[in-house]
Amino acid sequence: NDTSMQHRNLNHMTREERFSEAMRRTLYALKVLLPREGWTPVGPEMKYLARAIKEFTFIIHAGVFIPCIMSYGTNEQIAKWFPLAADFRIIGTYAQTELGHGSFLRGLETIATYDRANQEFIINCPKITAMKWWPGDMGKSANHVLLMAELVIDGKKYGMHGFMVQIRDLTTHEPLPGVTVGDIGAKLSFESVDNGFLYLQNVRIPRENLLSKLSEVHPDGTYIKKGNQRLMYGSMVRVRVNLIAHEIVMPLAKACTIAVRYSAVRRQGLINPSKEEVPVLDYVAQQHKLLPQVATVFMAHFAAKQLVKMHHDYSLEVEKGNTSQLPELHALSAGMKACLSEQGAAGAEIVRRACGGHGYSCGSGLPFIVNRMLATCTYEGENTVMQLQCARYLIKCADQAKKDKLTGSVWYLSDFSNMSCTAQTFGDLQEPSVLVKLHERRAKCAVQHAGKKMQNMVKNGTPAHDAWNMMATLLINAARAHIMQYVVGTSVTYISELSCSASLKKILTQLCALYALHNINSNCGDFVKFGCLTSAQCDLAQEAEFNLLKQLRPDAVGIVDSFDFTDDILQSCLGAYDGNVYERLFEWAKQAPMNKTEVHQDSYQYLQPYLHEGRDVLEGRGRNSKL
Ligand SMILES: CCCCC/C=C\C/C=C\C/C=C\C/C=C\C/C=C\CCC(=O)SCCNC(=O)CCNC(=O)[C@H](O)C(C)(C)COP(=O)(O)OP(=O)(O)OC[C@H]1O[C@@H](n2cnc3c(N)ncnc32)[C@H](O)[C@@H]1OP(=O)(O)O
Ligand SMILES: Cc1cc2nc3c(=O)[nH]c(=O)nc-3n(C[C@H](O)[C@H](O)[C@H](O)COP(=O)(O)OP(=O)(O)OC[C@H]3O[C@@H](n4cnc5c(N)ncnc54)[C@H](O)[C@@H]3O)c2cc1C
Repeated sequence: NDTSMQHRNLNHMTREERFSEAMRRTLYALKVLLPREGWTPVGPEMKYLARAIKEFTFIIHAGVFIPCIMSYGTNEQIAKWFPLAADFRIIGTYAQTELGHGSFLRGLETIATYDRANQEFIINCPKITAMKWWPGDMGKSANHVLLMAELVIDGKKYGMHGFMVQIRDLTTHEPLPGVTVGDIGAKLSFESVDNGFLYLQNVRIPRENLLSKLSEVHPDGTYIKKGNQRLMYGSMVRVRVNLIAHEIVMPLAKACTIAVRYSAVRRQGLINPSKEEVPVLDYVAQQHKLLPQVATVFMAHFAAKQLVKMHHDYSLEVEKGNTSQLPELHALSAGMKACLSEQGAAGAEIVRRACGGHGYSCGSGLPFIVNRMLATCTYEGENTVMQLQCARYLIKCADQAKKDKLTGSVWYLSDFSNMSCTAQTFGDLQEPSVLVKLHERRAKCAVQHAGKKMQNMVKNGTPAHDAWNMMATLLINAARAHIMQYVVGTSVTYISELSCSASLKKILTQLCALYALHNINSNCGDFVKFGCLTSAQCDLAQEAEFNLLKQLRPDAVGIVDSFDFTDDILQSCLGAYDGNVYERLFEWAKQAPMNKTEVHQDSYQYLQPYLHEGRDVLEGRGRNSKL
């Protein structure tokens, strides 16, 4: 109800206006709405922030920079920088990606050279490709960066380390000496975020600015390693875990709310020629587009909750010095981020397209969501690279499964029980336990298939790295299969353990079965190739999915209403709760800057001469009066 937080009509703003408006809203939200003493908003404020996140800036400051201080800083460094960052007295970003490198971190070129005489690090970008490029909040907002750079002492390289570097004056906000910084220009989305470039030349920082939880440099230049160096990649694991809820589940839920509500209102065409026009949601084709995406919201939400819990448990273990769970967590978080962002971004576009022409209007709120979700496939680990990281772990586990009983998310790789499917009816294929088994078997076969192909190539003399490269597509498929079995398995468990009404559990069970069956029907080649299903059982799987669409149709609007988005958060003429689509679209269009005058003077100057000429022609005068 606070008018300062009401969304302005963002679609009718320039990029710079949106950047300023996002900054105003963010600081107002954080400075006014949240208790000043802490950074961990709870209750309705956090729920609001999480839902309104799309129009906030400083997400990297909040979601990456601050958590990195906690992960990589010593207690003294945390005590120094956390309060400043939490209170926005310093604004930071995570500066890792460079113009020339993003995925291959060992190729990063920014150098931090230790100057023993002055006990300082000298930061340099030796060439244009070393320039930091993309970090959010860096172009115009941040006055500090957590710079990921190659540490060099006496000519020896020690790998990527994190350095706290001030880039702008805290009073004037001007760039400091040796700092060239700015915005990288218009992007597909994130209009309100100043993703930036940063060129550092001979910038000096104190030795104490090396974040030293995992390693440190003594005044005399001695390098001390203090922990598992893979923890240096830990911030990326945490962000991958966190962004699933915020940047995949939440936006997809918004898109589904808009598309399902609109499909219940939009009447177009006839099913029974003797009846009236139907809501497009009555078309099975429309249900087949929308309802599996609604199911994806729930299943991704349940799986993400499990991953967050796993990350929390792992973090407690790391505090005790136990990093044994890191490989599995890295593989799972990389795979989940890649596969769910792929599914989510594709799903948002499917539901946008299901809204016809009005789905192409920014007034629907859908293009904003689709374009923003596309970024999740690239940032925080490009999806292909992440899927291959997941596959690397799976291939290792498949080898280990030949001699050991595996546990955790890969346990099924050492399950050699009979996994053949005995389903005789489509009802059998709606059973959660059957769907879980089918996904486990498909994943196991996909991993073993990729591994076997590579082994055979190596046996025939192909170098292992070439075999890996040539089988990459099979490895990526194995990673997808692994994540799908994880999502289905964790969701079935979560729903079975949920204490809720029988009617709610029935709906959630149906949604889970719909998600699993849609996945089977979209990948039935694998399920048949690996002997998980016969061709006849694939027909039953399709029948089972169609049956669930029919069962869920009556509750479709109620299900998306349960996401509980306000109209202000949705910012959609198609998805508003009152369903007054046409009046809202017309009002929205009339507010467009193009319509502030009846005649658009700027363009009229070009049009006018032709208009006069046209009149002359019509009245028999003018150059070619034959007309
Ligand atoms: C203000 C109001 C807002 C309120 C809301 C508040 C907060 C918001 C909350 C949440 C929002 C969430 C996030 C914010 C939203 C969006 C985020 C926006 C921007 C994203 C920012 C970025 O993009 S940061 C840059 C990301 N970049 C990457 O991810 C780079 C990817 N590349 C790599 O990670 C690596 O290069 C590599 C892993 C691909 C290869 O590394 P390399 O060193 O070559 O390793 P390998 O040889 O392949 O493997 C060696 C070994 O290491 C293991 N390993 C690799 N990575 C990890 C890891 N991360 N952890 C653990 N272990 C790892 C790997 O498995 C190998 O192990 P084995 O040898 O045992 O097999
Ligand atoms: C909206 C947005 C926000 C961002 N915010 C930040 C930020 O705050 N901080 C930050 O540091 N970075 C940020 N980034 C950068 C982001 O992390 C990188 O873009 C990402 O890591 C991918 O790296 P790249 O762009 O160099 O692509 P590349 O790695 O060059 O990938 C290009 C293509 O090559 C393929 N490829 C690369 N390596 C392999 C491989 N080993 N095997 C097979 N195929 C491969 C990829 O699949 C891809 O198709 C952001 C990016 C975006 C889009």
